[in-house]
Amino acid sequence: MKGSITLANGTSFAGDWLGDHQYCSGEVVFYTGMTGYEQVLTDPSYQGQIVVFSYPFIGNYGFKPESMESALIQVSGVIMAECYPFQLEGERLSLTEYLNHHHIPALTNVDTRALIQQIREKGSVPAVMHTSTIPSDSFQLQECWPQTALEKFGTGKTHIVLIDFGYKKSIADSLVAQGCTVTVVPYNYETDEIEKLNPDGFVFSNGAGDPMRFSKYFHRYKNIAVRYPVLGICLGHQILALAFGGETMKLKFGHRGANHPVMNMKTGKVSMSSQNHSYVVKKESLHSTGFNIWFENVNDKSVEGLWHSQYAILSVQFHPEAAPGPQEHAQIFQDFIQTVKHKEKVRSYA
Ligand SMILES: NC(=O)CC[C@H](N)C(=O)O
Repeated sequence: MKGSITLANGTSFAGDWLGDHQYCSGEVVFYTGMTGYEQVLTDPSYQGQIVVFSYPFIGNYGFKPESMESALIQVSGVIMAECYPFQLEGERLSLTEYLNHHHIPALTNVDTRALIQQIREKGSVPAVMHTSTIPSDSFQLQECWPQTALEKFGTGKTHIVLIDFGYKKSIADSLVAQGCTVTVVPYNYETDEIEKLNPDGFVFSNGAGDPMRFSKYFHRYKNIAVRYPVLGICLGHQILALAFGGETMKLKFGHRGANHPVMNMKTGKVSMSSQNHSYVVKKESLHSTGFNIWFENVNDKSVEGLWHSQYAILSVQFHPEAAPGPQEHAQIFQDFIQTVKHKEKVRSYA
């Protein structure tokens, strides 16, 4: 069956339709990594988005449950230049079987290069994937909210509470690997309930959409961050900056890939990071927040990480847990846990 993706400006790109679900809508974004489609498709930060893979051949290593970042496929739809067409040996499901099982539509044989050029020119716009006509209200984007269940991972001595804005499983795994017990709580959990958990420190997770959606709770998050060591990752980093009076803005088409260079502003060292975000913290909004720039993006000079002069707060816009992508920043979890254990100011690590 033939199908298309149509952007809000009316431009369409045709391809071959995969799956029985014949329609979806979402913000169209592109991912430039060569591998890692299992993690991308199941990362809750991509909720409500249609992901275009720039790598020309996707699906050749199937889909393994242990690579999943959450229990679901989170994206609304998938666009590929070419999808691996064969069954896989053994028990591993093929990508197309997995997408179909979750009722996620995909298009293959699409001119992804032309589509990505459009996104780079026009920005990450709303789009629909369809096999026939498009309903008139279809370019309205839906807000996605995390659905958290209280969860516990690990049995280590250090107790980290992971505030869930749509967390990736590999963040919890990275903390467990550092000898932590991790309790996941919803973004709107009451402060006194959190206090009863007796935490040693907090991680503010990644998540979908505009960080300003959580503004109702900023006072609560600041109250935590001035009393406990905190590490913010991606949306969690943006929320920490906002809670202390900073501002965020949306980039034209965001950073999504596995080779984004960032510079540590203290050491001048450049390293490769895994990224997936549309929003960034505005540098000029930081002057009275107490935050200092820890990392900067080498390509566009945007803020990639912060440390606080007064409180034990570290935050990164990129993903130290990688999954997928380079693992050059795994040390950040180790440094953070040292801070939690010794109650030192994070400043000494910056
Ligand atoms: N990975 C994330 O946490 C993404 C953060 C936010 N939703 C953004 O797009 O900027």
